[in-house]
Amino acid sequence: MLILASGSPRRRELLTQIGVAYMVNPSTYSEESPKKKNPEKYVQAQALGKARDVAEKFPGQWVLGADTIVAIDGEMLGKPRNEAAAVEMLRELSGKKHSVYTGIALINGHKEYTKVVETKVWFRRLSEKEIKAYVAFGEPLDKAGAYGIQGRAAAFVDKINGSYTNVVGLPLSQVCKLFHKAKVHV
Ligand SMILES: Cc1cn([C@H]2C[C@H](O)[C@@H](COP(=O)(O)OP(=O)(O)OP(=O)(O)O)O2)c(=O)[nH]c1=O
Repeated sequence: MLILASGSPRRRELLTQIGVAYMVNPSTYSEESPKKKNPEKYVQAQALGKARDVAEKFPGQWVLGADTIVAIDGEMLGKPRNEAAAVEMLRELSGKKHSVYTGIALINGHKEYTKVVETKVWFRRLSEKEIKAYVAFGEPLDKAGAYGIQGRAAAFVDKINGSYTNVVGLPLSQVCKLFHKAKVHV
């Protein structure tokens, strides 16, 4: 059975939604600070790091790891450290376009398949009041870029270009393509 190297409830829900059977084993891989690298390289390295960490414990089994980050104006936004950081992030995203990158890594021993998917997201202008209320509601803290498109932040989004499930944390069409490429029967 596939092992999902993730503690993210969104990733579980997405795999369940498409009928994939899996076991969860979150990785303890410590995330690097997203500062310098480019976003594609960053999410790919993180997804691989998470998958390799778990794969060590399950020789001979397929392991899927993923990592999601928001990029805007050459800056990368991961999960906010606290409420003040979440407010800052949402102020930055307000009224602008940003990109969400998810890296996925499917591995089994020395066999490693990776893919990075980008989705562009346009936010309408948000008032200070809306930002504060959204952060106080508690949705942003465990999410890259301090928002959840699947939650109340759906009302912030004018349009997207690309995979919706990629924004939520796992690009399902591309995950299926990776299963086919690796000949993993799920
Ligand atoms: C942009 C966005 C992110 N997210 C979430 C998906 C991810 O769970 C999280 C990004 O953090 P990640 O570090 O990618 O993942 P994680 O720490 O939650 O879980 P794990 O490392 O164990 O796999 O942000 C949403 O749920 N909705 C959104 O709209």
